[in-house]
Amino acid sequence: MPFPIMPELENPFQETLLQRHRAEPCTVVIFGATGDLTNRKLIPALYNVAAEGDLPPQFKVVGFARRDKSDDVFRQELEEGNRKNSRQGHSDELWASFSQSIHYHRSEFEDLEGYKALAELLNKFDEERGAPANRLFYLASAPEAFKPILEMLREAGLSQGVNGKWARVVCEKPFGKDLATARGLNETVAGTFEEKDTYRIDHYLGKETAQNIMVLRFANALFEPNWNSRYIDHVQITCAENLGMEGGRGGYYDTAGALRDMVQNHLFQLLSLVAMEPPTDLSADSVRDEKVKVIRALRPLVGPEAVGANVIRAQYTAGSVDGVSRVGYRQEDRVNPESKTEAYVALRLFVDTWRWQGVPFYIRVGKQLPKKATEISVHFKKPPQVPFATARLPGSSENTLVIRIQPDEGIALRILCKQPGQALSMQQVKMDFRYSGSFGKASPEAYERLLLDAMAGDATLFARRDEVESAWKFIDELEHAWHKSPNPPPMCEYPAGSWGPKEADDLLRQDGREWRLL
Ligand SMILES: NC(=O)C1=CN([C@@H]2O[C@H](COP(=O)(O)OP(=O)(O)OC[C@H]3O[C@@H](n4cnc5c(N)ncnc54)[C@H](OP(=O)(O)O)[C@@H]3O)[C@@H](O)[C@H]2O)C=CC1
Ligand SMILES: O=C1O[C@H](COP(=O)(O)O)[C@@H](O)[C@H](O)[C@H]1O
Repeated sequence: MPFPIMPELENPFQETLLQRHRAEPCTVVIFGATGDLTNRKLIPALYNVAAEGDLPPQFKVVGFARRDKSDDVFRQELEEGNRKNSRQGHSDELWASFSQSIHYHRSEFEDLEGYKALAELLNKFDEERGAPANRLFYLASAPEAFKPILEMLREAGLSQGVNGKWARVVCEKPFGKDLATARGLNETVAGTFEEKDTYRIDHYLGKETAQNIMVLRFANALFEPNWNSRYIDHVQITCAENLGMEGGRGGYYDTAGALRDMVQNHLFQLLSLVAMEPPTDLSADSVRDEKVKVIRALRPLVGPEAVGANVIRAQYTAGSVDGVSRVGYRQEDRVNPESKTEAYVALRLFVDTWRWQGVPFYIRVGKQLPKKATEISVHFKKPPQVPFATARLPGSSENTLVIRIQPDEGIALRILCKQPGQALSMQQVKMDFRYSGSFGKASPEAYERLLLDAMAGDATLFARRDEVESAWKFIDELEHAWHKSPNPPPMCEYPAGSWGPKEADDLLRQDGREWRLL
């Protein structure tokens, strides 16, 4: 059975509607194709796109890595990964036809001859198709390899589309480790691909719930007029993980830390979506223009005093998560026993715009917390007075809008209600919308959406150069205060399995607030 492909469209109206997400026929070349990301995320994402019938016609994947193996062995390895990781399960029949589009190409990243051979292979596919194809180069390698790969692609003449076809590049994270390295990387990319052909992945933007933030805000008359400092008291963004440094991640993580690994990219993207002004249209640049303004408007935190007062960093000590005992951060595999890298960070930020004057945005992210959950909660101000003289407001009485990014994707609104009975007492209740119940099918994985968008030429959900650099500019000051100042703010501690250090609770307590219980 051939795997389903997107049907040709006949109706021009349908054409307009689908235009933005119509993946164009192409060959995807994955650099680092025998790695964990390809096995766990990229191939299962493409397989699920195939299962949905959304792959473009004449689609091919070429995996590029240095170990010697045949197409068949490569396909078998990927099949195992797909069985474990495919969102919609694995069908032998579908895999048999889908996997025929996958090929393996052995080469070192630094070897020009390997790229010339790749060019020959791509030309051979073009001949078989009877026409040249578009090319999507996916850099799923360690970031140090981006430069040689890009230079070799240019040298081998692969970075230009032929005969009116496009050539695009997708760059995995991390995109640099500070402003200087991100700028350097941007220069290298710009020397090979135009910005319009450059797709910097931030997989949080591919999550359905993150995409829904703009719709929730700008398509609902109920929320849009209230989305400002007049009605909103504060916003919290929490990204909790119940894992530590499994799978050898400690080596990379210990060079990055929570701030670089999660805040600079994913959490700043969520913050931008919550705080941005409405874009004038839905083009990639209009949306990204508004998002970058939020990052530029972040009140800078400069010097150890300002950083110490607004940012808490911490490492976990030994503890237990879900009843399983865990070692402390410094005892993790591939982590320096004297590491000064944070596995948790909490921040109090201000977005200095008209809309957000005086509204704190509290962000926290950490490893080895009690559960995996990412959510945004918008806490509304209390009404000026409660007109029930005899009634007492319960402790937690603010209206809260909770956007659950993952898991159990959905939106909940907490409101006050009168408890049934004669006495007038009030209680918070929850109005709850769940994706699983309302849409009757699971949302696509972030990588499915992002791969399709890159094939369709829609960069809305990818980070633009100025967004990345503005975020690093802000983050660099914090890293500087922690690692280069003579009197750095302390590294706090929390037991694995707890909700973080007590200093992070104090950060909100000083403002008369507390973290929402997840
Ligand atoms: N894994 C994940 O869940 C995530 C990963 N990322 C990012 O994706 C990127 C890849 O990560 P991951 O898949 O985990 O990395 P891995 O270490 O698992 O894979 C590295 C890949 O690069 C290849 N490679 C390394 N050196 C060379 C070389 N000199 N020439 C040719 N091939 C080479 C390896 O090939 P060979 O096997 O032949 O040695 C392998 O295919 C990183 O930037 C990472 O930060 C981002 C988000 C999540
Ligand atoms: O980019 C990263 O994200 C993951 C968390 O992603 P999620 O989709 O599972 O929430 C994080 O574990 C990792 O450290 C980071 O590099």
